[in-house]
Amino acid sequence: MTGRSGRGVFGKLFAKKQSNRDERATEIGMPTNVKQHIHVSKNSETGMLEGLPSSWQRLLNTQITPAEQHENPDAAAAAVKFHIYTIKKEKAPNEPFKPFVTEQAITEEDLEIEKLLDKKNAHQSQDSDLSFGQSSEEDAPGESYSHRQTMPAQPTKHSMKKKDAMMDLTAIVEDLTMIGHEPEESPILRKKEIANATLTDEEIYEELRKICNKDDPYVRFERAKDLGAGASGVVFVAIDSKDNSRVAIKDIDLTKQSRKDLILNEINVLKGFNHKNLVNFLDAFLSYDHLWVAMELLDGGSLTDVVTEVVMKEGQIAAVCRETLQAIAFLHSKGTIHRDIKSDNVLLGMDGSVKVTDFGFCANIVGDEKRQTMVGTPYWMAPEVVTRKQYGKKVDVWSLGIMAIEMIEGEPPYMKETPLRALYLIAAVGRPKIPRWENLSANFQDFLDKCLQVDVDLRATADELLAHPFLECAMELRTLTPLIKAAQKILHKNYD
Ligand SMILES: Nc1ncnc2c1ncn2[C@@H]1O[C@H](COP(=O)(O)OP(=O)(O)OP(=O)(O)O)[C@@H](O)[C@H]1O
Repeated sequence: MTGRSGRGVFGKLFAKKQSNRDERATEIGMPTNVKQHIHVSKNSETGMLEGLPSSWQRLLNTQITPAEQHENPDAAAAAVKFHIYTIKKEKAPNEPFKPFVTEQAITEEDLEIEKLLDKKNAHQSQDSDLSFGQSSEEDAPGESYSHRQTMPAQPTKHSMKKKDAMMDLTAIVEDLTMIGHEPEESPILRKKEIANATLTDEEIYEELRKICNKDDPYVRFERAKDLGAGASGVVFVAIDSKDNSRVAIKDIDLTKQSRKDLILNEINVLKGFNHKNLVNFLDAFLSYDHLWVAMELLDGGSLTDVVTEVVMKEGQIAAVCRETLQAIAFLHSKGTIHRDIKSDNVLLGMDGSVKVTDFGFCANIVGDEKRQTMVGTPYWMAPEVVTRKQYGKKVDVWSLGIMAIEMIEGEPPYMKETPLRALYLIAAVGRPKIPRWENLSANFQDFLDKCLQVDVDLRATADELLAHPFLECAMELRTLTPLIKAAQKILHKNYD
C-alpha cells in the first residue's frame, strides 16, 4: 500500500553496476580495470561468511546472527536474496497493471527478473572500483521496505539449485559485489508463446477499444472521492449516472505502463471471474491514454483497518475466515492461486460482506502444477515460497492462517522485525508461535494447526477447511458492522 523509500547500500551498489554496464556497452573488448578483488569464503570452523564488504557484513551480522547463518544457511540465503531483489526492483520500469496474471504473464515476469539479476552481465563487469571497506554509516542498509508492501516475484536460479545453501549465499553476495569469476552459463528459460507480446502500442489500443465499454467514462461517471493510490493507479469512488450506483474505479495511466499488452489479457481474464466473495470487475473504459477499471465498491474499508483497531471475537474471525476461504476455494477451482492473501487484500462492505481483492499476483496453474516464483508479502509468505521450493495452491491456506493471527493479534508474526529478518524466521522457524494460544478454543487451535503446517502435504486444502468445525461458530456477517464503524471512526475514514 505504501512505497519504498531510500536505497541504502544495495541501491548504491546497483547504481554503480548499472553505470559500469552502460560504459561497457561502448567498450566491448576493452581490458577491465579491476581495482579491487574481494575474496568471499566460508569459515570452515564458524560457518560464517568472511571477506564481505563491511556494509554487507553488518547487514548479515546485525539482522541474521552468525549462529543463525550457520544453523540455517538456506533460510539466510533466501532472506538475503529477497532483500537484494527488492532493491534491484526499484531500478525496474513501472509495473504493469495486473488484476490477474496469467501463466504467460508470469513467464514474462520471470524473464524480467532474470534480466535484473543477470549473473552473466554482472560478472562481465569486473571493473570493480567500488569503495568497499570505505563504507560509512550511511552505507548501512536501511529499512527501505514497507512492512505491508507486496513483494514482487523472486527469480528462479536454476543454475544454483544444486549448490549448498551457504555457497549459494556466497554466490549472491559475489554477484552484487562484482567479485570477478568466470561467467556462469545462463539458466535455460522455459520457452512460451507470450500472447500479444509483439503487438505495437497502436494495435494494443485498438484491441483495448474493442473490449472496453464504448461510453465516455468522464461523461458517465461522477468522481466523488479518492480512496488511495496503488502501484498502477489511483482508486476513487464514482457515481454511475446510468443507475446512480456507486462504484470503485481504478484509473490507470497507460503511458506509464511498460507492458500494455498484459492489460489486454488480464481484462479478459477478469471478465470471466465472478464470485460473491471476490471484489468483482464491472467494466472497463478507455479514454485517450487512461483506462478506467470499474469494480464493486466496498465501503467498509480493508480488514486491516479492523484488525489494527478493534478486538475481534472468535465467531467474527470464523465468519471472515469462511468468506475468505470461499473466495480462495473458488479461485483454486479455476486453477488460480491468489498468492497475496492478507488483511489488506480483504475488503469489507458496511453490511459485513467480505471480499478478496488485488489479484495482481494470481498465478494460473493447471491441475497440481507447482510454481517456483517468490511472490507475496513477506510476513504472510509460506515457508516453501521463501525457500523457493516448488509451491502450489496451499500457499493461500498458509497466508489465511497468518491472516487469522492478524485477527487475533492485530498484526502478523514478525511484523516488528525487518522484512529480511522476517523472511529468515519464516524459513528457519516454520510454524510461528501464536501468542495467547491457550486462550483459543480447541477448534480454533486445530484450524490454525491445519493452515500452518510447514509440510505442505499435511496442510489442509481450502475445501477441507470449509468443512472444519471451527467455522460452525461463525457469527452473522452483520456483526462485523459495528467493528467496521468503530475502526472508521478512529481512522477518520468514510466512503461518502
Ligand atoms: N473496490 C474497492 N472498494 C473500496 N476500496 C478499494 C477498492 N479497491 C481498492 N480500494 C482501496 O483503494 C486504495 C488503493 O487500492 P489499490 O489496489 O490501487 O492499491 P493498493 O492495494 O494500496 O496497492 P497495490 O498497487 O500494491 O495493489 C486502497 O486503500 C484500497 O483498499
